[in-house]
Amino acid sequence: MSETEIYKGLAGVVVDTTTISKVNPETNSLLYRGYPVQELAEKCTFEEVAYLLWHGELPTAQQLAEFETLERSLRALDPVVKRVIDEIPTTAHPMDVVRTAVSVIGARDPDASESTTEANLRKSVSLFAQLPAVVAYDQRRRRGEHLVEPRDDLGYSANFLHMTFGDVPDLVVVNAFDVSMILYAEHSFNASTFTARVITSTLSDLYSAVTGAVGALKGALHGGANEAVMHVFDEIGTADRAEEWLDTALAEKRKIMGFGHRVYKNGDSRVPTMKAALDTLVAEYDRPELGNLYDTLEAAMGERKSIKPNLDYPSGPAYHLMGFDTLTFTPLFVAARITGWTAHIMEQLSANSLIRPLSLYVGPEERHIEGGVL
Ligand SMILES: CC(=O)SCCNC(=O)CCNC(=O)[C@H](O)C(C)(C)COP(=O)(O)OP(=O)(O)OC[C@H]1O[C@@H](n2cnc3c(N)ncnc32)[C@H](O)[C@@H]1OP(=O)(O)O
Ligand SMILES: O=C([O-])CC(=O)C(=O)O
Repeated sequence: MSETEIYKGLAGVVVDTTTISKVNPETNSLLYRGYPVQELAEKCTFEEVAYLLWHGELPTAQQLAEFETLERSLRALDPVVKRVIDEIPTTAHPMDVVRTAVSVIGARDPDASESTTEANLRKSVSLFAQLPAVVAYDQRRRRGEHLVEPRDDLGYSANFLHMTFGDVPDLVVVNAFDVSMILYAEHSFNASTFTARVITSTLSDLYSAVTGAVGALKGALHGGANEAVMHVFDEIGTADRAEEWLDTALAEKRKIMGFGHRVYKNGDSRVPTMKAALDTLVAEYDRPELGNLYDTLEAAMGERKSIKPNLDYPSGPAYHLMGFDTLTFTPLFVAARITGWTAHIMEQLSANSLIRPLSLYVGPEERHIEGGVL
């Protein structure tokens, strides 16, 4: 690559190899460690997928039992983290709370700077286990509700919902939530994962890399889009208003949240699986009008721009139907993506090279201060 070629937004640039996931826009497929994500969503739990992403292989029955026991033992919200969260005004976005919580958890870990794979695996499992408590508690305190303690007789997703809502919903809801976690878990060199890898490449610690990744995920062009989709649905209201709303938004050159993707130009491989999960929720909660709005906006966007939905489009309304507040949607993405981020942090460290691209300087030519020193 010559110094003067510019790849704005690094579009199309291959910066490293990875063995964690393969995004293939030609075949519209996504593999985690070789397994199609649709197959994982159908046959595995999120715990099994997390193990796969970290270790490269699905767990045996014994490995899974050991992993589940460990994860369940780490679920409770650290009282110090709770106190810090309580100090954060509810005017702050929940992503700011998650970012702060990760930072506090890191600052309280005496081995934060230890960077062996073993140490990073321990930190990864610990964050994976603790994030649901952070996300659930933050939503509850905003509603004036008390902390709900975790239950160690429940799987990851059932417990997450229990800590958020105080009870375990129907299996259909738990399954849809688990599927969303699996689909959100990993997606190669997306902006937040790349952020984590950049930070790791300086030999900074895992918590710093995850804190930075949370910041990158917050933006509306990335993870923040699942929240933004729900704002769009609220703005439109009902399906009969969708076309008019879209024409106005496009005339105003607005980006339609939940549509388009940097890599997939012909549809996101994860959308059909998440849409099927959304359909089960629309039936469960008897909310056909939400399904109609979804379909109408998707069809109108297809007709006008030939741009297809990304994963955030079905996830937003799915989380809404489950009862999550709209501002909590992107923190749910964090709880899932912690698996992919940390797998990438460990991979980056295993063959590290400082990430430091070049820029083409287009500022003023060399110049000098007139006159003497004042
Ligand atoms: C899980 C995830 O993070 S998935 C991404 C979630 N983000 C969103 O849903 C936000 C909305 N989408 C977008 O802003 C974009 O599609 C992105 C940022 C995701 C990808 O963008 P890029 O690959 O940079 O494509 P780019 O923005 O250059 O778009 C190409 C063309 O399609 C248009 N386009 C792309 N997405 C959209 C959209 N959502 N709404 C309207 N127009 C769009 C662009 O305006 C551009 O048109 P032009 O060539 O006439 O200028
Ligand atoms: O890959 C991307 O650019 C964004 C995305 O879909 C993800 O991170 O899941």
